[in-house]
Amino acid sequence: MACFTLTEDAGVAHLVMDRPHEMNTMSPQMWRELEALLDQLHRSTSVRALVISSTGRHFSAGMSLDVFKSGAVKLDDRTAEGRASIVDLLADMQQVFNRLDDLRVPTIAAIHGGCIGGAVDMVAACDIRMASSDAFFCIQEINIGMTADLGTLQRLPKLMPLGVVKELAYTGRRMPAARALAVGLVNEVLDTQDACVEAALACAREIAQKPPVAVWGSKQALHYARDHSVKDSLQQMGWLQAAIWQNGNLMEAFAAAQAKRPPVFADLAPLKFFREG
Ligand SMILES: C/C=C/C(=O)SCCNC(=O)CCNC(=O)[C@H](O)C(C)(C)COP(=O)(O)OP(=O)(O)OC[C@H]1O[C@@H](n2cnc3c(N)ncnc32)[C@H](O)[C@@H]1OP(=O)(O)O
Repeated sequence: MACFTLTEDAGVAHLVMDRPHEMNTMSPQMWRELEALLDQLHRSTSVRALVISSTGRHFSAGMSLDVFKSGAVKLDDRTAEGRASIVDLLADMQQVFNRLDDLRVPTIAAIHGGCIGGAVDMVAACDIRMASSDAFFCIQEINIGMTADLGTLQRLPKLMPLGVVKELAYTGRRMPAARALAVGLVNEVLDTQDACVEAALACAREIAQKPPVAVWGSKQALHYARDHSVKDSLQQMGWLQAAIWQNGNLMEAFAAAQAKRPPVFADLAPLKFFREG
């Protein structure tokens, strides 16, 4: 059975983690499916925003503990080859969340219940997070004898105060939705899971009405600025703007405002060059 369902409506894709009985744990199959679906979404010309949510009691219980118990990862192999294989394995998993971070369109996570371990890595790679009031976040890795390794420690400090990240990373405490809102990890807290998903979809629909290339440009500029100095980022902004500024979109926005109708902007171009599909 598939780990995800993916639907699309009016430019908004909705990816649902759909293994409620397994608490949407991250199994090898889940990683393979997620990688393929993100590739598909990245190459889509019609998708303009993505919402990620899940079913069941918890958003996700993180990495499937069965993976650790099964011995599939040879943690005790002290040879250089054994250590190198762990580096490769982590890079493989990290690049799935890098792909989420780099997705051409904005991503919104709608989080309910527990968001644990690998799930924190996942939502940290999304552009926007919304939560229901029952949501909580836990850097669970420390509680099971390891250091978080798929983006939490690298991305969370860009999203919330470093001291709070350190507190959660060192203690493995659960941070409730209200505190996540107070520290800026989530944009909004809604009363119920349904309301949270609806708020995320409404935000995605709003984004989908905007000119896709300008939205893409905003994401590119924000991510570049996140990882570089203000001076370098402003210089990059000039080049980026010179490359993507479209008179057609400006004119369409003005014309639509005057005619009191929604603007109609062209989709993103296909990314097919050396791929089928
Ligand atoms: C690179 C990424 C690394 C990581 O992600 S490290 C983190 C790995 N994940 C965990 O350690 C999860 C820890 N689990 C929890 O914190 C809690 O559990 C939950 C908040 C997820 C759920 O709590 P509640 O609703 O009270 O349910 P329950 O009774 O604790 O769990 C029900 C059953 O689910 C099993 N389970 C929980 N998490 C996992 C998991 N990640 N992989 C496999 N099984 C899991 C439990 O052991 C138990 O099982 P049984 O009913 O047989 O006692």
